[in-house]
Amino acid sequence: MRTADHAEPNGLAVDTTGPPVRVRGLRMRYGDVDVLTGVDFEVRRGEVVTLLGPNGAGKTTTIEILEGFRRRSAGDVLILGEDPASADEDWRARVGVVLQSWRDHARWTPRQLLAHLGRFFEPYSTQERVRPYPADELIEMVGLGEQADQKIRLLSGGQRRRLDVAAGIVGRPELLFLDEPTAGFDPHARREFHDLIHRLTDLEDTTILLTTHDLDEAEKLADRILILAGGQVVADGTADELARQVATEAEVRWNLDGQRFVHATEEPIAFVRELLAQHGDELTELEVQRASLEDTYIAMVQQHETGRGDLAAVRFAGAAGADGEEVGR
Ligand SMILES: Nc1ncnc2c1ncn2[C@@H]1O[C@H](COP(=O)(O)OP(=O)(O)OP(=O)(O)O)[C@@H](O)[C@H]1O
Repeated sequence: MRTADHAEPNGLAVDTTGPPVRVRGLRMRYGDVDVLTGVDFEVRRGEVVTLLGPNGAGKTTTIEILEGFRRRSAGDVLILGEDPASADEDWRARVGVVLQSWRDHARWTPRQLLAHLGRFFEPYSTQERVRPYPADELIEMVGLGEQADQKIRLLSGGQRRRLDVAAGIVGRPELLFLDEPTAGFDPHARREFHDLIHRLTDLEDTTILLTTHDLDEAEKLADRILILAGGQVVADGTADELARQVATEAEVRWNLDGQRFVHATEEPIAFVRELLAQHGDELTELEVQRASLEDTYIAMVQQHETGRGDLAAVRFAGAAGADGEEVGR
């Protein structure tokens, strides 16, 4: 983790000690509709944070405000220590954004586009962060080797998205915003993208805030998950922490004498210990399962939409008695 100040091209020291993203009381109103009604969160240096939420919750709006592309109605936002609404080019060079698509450059090739965009970052190169990424290296990193010299307009949707991601990281950003980066990716491209994110965080110490509708992706990538609903952050934590907030019970499943048993309990370890003491070697396929991120997400958004402040426990699909058998204790 880097905490020391470093010099920018203009010679000014930039404070790198605070969290790269700090949002307090963020509000956004479109016309007479309040989309964000008081959003609070932080992203710490080197963290990958995923912003989840139903369609229309305001994820893109939030990201665009943090990127400096949209003016907020109210609240405090500090990105790399500066207000994005008034930050300058030096600040912009340190922030990576993934825009929707480079439609204006359809006649260019990925290699030409990345080399062109890279030139903007040359004056911002420092000893510890050499800018930009060489276009060739970047093209390999995002898996566009075979398309490097094809016209951009001939790329498939998923290939275009890979190019968007490459354009977002060409300046070797300290902080990267990704709005649904893997929409349209096939499973292989998705896996490669996840490897790329790990590489950016592990080797480059990049801080990443991303939105996705893919809960599996959120769980795989994120150090922390934020759920945005009803204009506010209604949950903030690891997938495990969130699951524990909505479901105090875990589900224990096992096979005994050719039959499948299921039991929901708040004390899975004690229950399993007793089960083993009673049945020992006769047990097969013993599993303990907590609520999945999908169970948790749906429960949290539903609670919010129905206006219930209290946390209703997640009911496991097929919970106790799913096969007509439950162990009584
Ligand atoms: N420029 C705008 N003018 C008016 N309303 C807007 C504007 N941009 C977005 N909205 C509205 O604000 C709300 C939030 O939109 P936003 O795109 O931020 O949501 P989102 O969480 O990113 O949704 P999705 O998951 O569908 O991408 C929506 O109701 C949308 O219609």
